[in-house]
Amino acid sequence: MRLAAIVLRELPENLRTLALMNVLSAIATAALLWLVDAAAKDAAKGIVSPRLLVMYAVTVTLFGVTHNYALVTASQDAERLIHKIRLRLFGLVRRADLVTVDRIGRASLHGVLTQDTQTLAQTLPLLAIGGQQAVMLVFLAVYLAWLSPLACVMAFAFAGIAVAVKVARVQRLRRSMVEAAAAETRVFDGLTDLLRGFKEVRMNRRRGDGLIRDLADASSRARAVNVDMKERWGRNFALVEAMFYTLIGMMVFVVPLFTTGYHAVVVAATTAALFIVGPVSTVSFVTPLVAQTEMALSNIEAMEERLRAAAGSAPDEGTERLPGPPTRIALTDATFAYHDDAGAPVFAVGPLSAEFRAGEITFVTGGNGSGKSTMLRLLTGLMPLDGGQLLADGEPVPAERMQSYRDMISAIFSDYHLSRRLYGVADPAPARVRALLARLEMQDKVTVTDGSFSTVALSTGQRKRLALVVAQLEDKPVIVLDEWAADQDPHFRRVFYEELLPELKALGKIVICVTHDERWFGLADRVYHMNEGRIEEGHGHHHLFALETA
Ligand SMILES: Nc1ncnc2c1ncn2[C@@H]1O[C@H](COP(=O)(O)OP(=O)(O)OP(=O)(O)O)[C@@H](O)[C@H]1O
Repeated sequence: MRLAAIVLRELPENLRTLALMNVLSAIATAALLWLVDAAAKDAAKGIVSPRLLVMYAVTVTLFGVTHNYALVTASQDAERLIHKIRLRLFGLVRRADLVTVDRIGRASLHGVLTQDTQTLAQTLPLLAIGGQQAVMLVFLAVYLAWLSPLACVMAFAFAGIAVAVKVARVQRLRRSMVEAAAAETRVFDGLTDLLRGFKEVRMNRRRGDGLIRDLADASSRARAVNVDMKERWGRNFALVEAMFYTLIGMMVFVVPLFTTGYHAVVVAATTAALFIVGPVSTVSFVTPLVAQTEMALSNIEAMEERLRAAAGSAPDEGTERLPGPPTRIALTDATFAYHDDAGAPVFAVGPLSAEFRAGEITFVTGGNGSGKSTMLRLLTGLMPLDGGQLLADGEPVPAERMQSYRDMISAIFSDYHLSRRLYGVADPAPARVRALLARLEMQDKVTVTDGSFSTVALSTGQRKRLALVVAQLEDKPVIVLDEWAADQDPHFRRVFYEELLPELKALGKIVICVTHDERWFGLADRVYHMNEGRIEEGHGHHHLFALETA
């Protein structure tokens, strides 16, 4: 069982104490039963024994303390396990390369990081309680066997049948649970279209109708499988409850028929049988959760394996540093191809050769889908080359230096995500932040306090301006801007090309811009024009040129 293996592997520290506390609380329960029986017999004779009273109080205290410890520790351990798994997943995602993340899909990753870890958060504490109740049952069995072996055999055989019935049905429920999860995922996918594509849906009634129809279908399918699953579960529950009442009946109607001297222990045995009902109920209640937990764990493990396999095939990127900030970076005969899920290449770039120098502005131009962003992903070390080389100051950048190389670059890709917190910018000087915000004409909109922007609820162009503030605070030797100006108004576009870019150039940075703004092509020291994954012949291959302003 995956769960047991993981608990043994990940949480070996408290297991012994936890087991001891469980056993002590189970012994205390059995002792309480004995004390109740003894005190009831005294009470029948009109006696109240102070000795039994003290023993009862001590045993209740022992039960309370040990049970509390076991419950609290088990919940803490469950949360610790979830935290460990989450941190491991965060680390693996962070180290994964872009191709792997794109191939796995952000929705699947999101599902594992949220739904599956949440399932664990819900089920693990309940399973811990189920485990405790199972230990309790062992001790109740010993006590009942001591009273009457036959009563014990009958009670546990019957309880065993009740649990077996339920577990067998739960096994059959597995498929419908998988179906239910798949149905929920389909609803989730449709919801993503609805929420992310809200504007597009709002603008077009037919698109909205189609999407809502699909969502309704998916939701109705999810309802049907969920109802079916829960109906089965409800039937099982009712059946098991009825079986318990039958069990109590057996203690008073059936067992006396087969034993002699049972009259002396009938009350104690029936009380014990009543005590069994609770733990058996709990155990059978949490049993289906085992399947759910196993499924979540298997999803998590499968995702970890995929991420680890991708990371394992790549060398450790963080071990070596670049000798210093590069003044030239280049691709030589670089090739790369995207593949579909079946492994067939769908789009290839290269061989590409391009050089980018400090104190120069290089433009990358070309039509939509010509491979500009792909080239930038290769140049920035986000995706490994299939062939050719990535050079910094004329030296190939080995995999071991790739993180150090990436750390030299500030990049604002076209799908840039702006976090509210300025991660990675240590204590920016308030005056510098204010100056930059003013330079980007954002001083009236946003402030920075405690390393966070006051807001990121801004227009696309304004968010890009903040991204440029972050990039300038980072102050890296290389700055890459993928169609940065496309979202800016004409005034600020001019500021960008005629003031900001020359300023960055004057600072001696390697400035790389993907742009369609022909009007400013003359400003570049180099222009690489891309077409169908290649740099077009006659366009800026290793020599300087400037296009005339259109
Ligand atoms: N993750 C991916 N998987 C498969 N194919 C991809 C992937 N990303 C991009 N492509 C394909 O690669 C081609 C080039 O895309 P790229 O984003 O580099 O173009 P671009 O020149 O930057 O275009 P645009 O001007 O529209 O931003 C496109 O045809 C696209 O379909």
